[in-house]
Amino acid sequence: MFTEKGIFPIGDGLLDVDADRLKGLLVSCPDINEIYEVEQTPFARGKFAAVRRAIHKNTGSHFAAKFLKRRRRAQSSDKEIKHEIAVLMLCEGEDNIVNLNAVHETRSDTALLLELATGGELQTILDNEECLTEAQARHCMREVLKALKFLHDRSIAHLDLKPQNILLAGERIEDGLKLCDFGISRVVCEGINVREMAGTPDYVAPEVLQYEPLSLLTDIWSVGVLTYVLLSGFSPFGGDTKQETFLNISQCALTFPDNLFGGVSPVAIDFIRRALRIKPNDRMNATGCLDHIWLKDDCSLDRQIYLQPQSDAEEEEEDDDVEDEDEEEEEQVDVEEEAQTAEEPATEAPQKQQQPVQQLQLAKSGQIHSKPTHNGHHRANSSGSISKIPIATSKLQSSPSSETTTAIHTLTSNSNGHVHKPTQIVTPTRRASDSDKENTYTATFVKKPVATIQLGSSNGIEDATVVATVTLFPDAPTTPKVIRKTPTGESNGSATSVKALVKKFQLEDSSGSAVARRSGGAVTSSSGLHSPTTTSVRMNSIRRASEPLTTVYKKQTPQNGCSSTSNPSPSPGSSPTTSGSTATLLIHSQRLGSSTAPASHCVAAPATATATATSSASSSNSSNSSSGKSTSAAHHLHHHHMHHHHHHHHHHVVIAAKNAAAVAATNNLSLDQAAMATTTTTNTTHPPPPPPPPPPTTAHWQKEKRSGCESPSCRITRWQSGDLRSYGYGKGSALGSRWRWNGIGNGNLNWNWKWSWNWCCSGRWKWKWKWHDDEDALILI
Ligand SMILES: Nc1ncnc2c1ncn2[C@@H]1O[C@H](COP(=O)(O)OP(=O)(O)OP(=O)(O)O)[C@@H](O)[C@H]1O
Repeated sequence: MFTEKGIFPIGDGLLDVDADRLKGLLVSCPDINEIYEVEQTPFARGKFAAVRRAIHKNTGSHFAAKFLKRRRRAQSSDKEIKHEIAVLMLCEGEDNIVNLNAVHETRSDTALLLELATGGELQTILDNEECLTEAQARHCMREVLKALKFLHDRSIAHLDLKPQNILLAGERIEDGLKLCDFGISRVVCEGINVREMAGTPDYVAPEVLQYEPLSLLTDIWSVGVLTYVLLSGFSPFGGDTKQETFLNISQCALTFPDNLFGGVSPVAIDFIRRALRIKPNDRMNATGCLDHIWLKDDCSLDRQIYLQPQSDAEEEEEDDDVEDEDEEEEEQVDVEEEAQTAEEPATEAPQKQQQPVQQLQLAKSGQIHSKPTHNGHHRANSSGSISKIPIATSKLQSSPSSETTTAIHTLTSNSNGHVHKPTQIVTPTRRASDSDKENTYTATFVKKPVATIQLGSSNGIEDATVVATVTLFPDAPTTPKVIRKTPTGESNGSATSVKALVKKFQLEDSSGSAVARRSGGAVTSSSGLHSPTTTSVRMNSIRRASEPLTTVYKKQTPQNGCSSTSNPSPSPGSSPTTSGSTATLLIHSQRLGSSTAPASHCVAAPATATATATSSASSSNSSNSSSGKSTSAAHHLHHHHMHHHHHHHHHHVVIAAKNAAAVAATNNLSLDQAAMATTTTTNTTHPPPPPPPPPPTTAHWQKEKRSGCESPSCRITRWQSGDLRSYGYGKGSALGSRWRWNGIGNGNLNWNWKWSWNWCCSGRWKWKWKWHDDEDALILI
């Protein structure tokens, strides 16, 4: 099988390389620094690797020195390192695979001196460009498949194909691509049975989830996902949680929404379909992929046959030049925030567990092999991950659409070291209205990569309990640039993700046809920033389209407070500006609450709100026998919530509202602006901030954009969100991105974007936008 001398399989899909063969590569000098000038700071990190630039002192050649720890989790990792070396040796000379030039061993590390791919990861291109042109995607896939074919011809499956492991040889995609990271590659051929839970959630094949034997065709699944991602910027299966993603994968819930694939050729879609088949044998193989008409057709990059849809003219943004540094700074802040919020629920999750809950320890993280990237997605590891997955029993799931369970076979063990049998994980993906059922999930708050899972109970949502907060795949990057997005699926009623359901409801809601359609619409709201815990508050009326679903706060003194007397909700006839403004004002003073009144986030009259929700719900869903029960539960909860959390902050809010109103009146400002002026900038003499800047239209994968400056005194202090329609933003696709705004539906922009203004030391207002749908999503089931 291996014509290469000195390289041989040793079982479990691993290869070894004999000493003789290795000698040719080993750097004999004990101190690597004598031969190479190795940069101190790694430019990239993997799970077990730090990658540093190294310059050969004699030749001046640049390399990527991948330092691998020789001990991982108190065990020698020499076998795995040798395997990686062996695979790289086998691939010597292949253009589309990074070349291994030398190996240097110290007592603690092995350094692989790899050909340096100077252009960085393909993921970075996706981060910046959102997606590629079809011609670029074809080019990429050709290169990747050439590398794969080379590997597959040698019976090696890469098993971790994703944009983070595809590197650019030069600045542009056209300069060539190089496949890297053979850490979890395996030899797969007759007689060698490799089953592993490995890979990156968005890209893993169904057989990996089913713990069935892996094969070369496992890579082809990832080829399909990768192609989809390159062409659309979205993962075909990415859910809000890993579990949801797994479910989507195992069902192969594949759609090609028009707003993502409108300009993509049918042959490209055919290519993806032929790669994404549940049964491995139904997929094309690597040769078949290269022979597929999409790739075989010899068309050069500049002859772009299939044009992407015309994108809208993009608006100039001020101070673009400072953006890059800003983003870096903000990424860091985010990671810290993330770490805080991720840890919080662990300490405060209720101890009480009313329903039987199986717990299963997460797959040993060593078996889940993926890496944090250097572009800001390294969240899981910094979050103090909790590696328990609560499993809800599913006996009472009765609605047809709730049969959305998936068996995930994992190499797991619980804390006693006992190995579990494959376990059924209930994923609450399609649940809609049975919050009254025993042992069912009622709501999930997603703060990637942490999922808070709660159980409902027979007593209704009042007794719903946050069972636990889990980090799924604690070692995995969240592959944040890919999010499931299936607008077409939503519109025909076959929404497959919870978020899709939310959006569907919002659309119905704002079209006036189904206000508060669902009873017991349990909403968990938790930014984790305001209160030290992930709290769950269930509101019995659905959120109005004009109301933000959640608002993220920096750590600050709670300002919650709201009552019917303090509610400055405008009259029904008030202008859009006023209504948006009021909402914003109240968002800042109260994080959680609900009302059927579009302008208010306070519960002006909880009984009314509840009644409205209930009647709509029971008329729209007669099978929901316990709507009354959940209503009273919610009612009770509301009171509870108000009394215990809001009441003592009441005065604060009234004062803030009054101040804002006064400022608005004297300065001829909207209440939004006035609220900002009074709440964020009370000590300064500068003018109040202008209305929100135009929403960002480019680089949507960047979480944030701003025109700020580096001075610490000019750091963002507060995020604003509000109904952007008040400011004339919100015409769906007319505003830049072909999908971001589209997906939002009826101009409900406030959920997705926030902005902040900061008075800059330069004497002007600086703005900043933040996309927060990825970060904080309220999931309504
Ligand atoms: N030859 C190279 N040239 C440039 N960058 C590289 C090279 N090799 C690796 N990198 C960078 O380092 C990152 C980590 O490398 P790699 O994926 O090989 O590490 P790893 O620890 O095996 O990762 P993982 O955690 O996914 O297993 C890559 O994603 C890439 O950004």
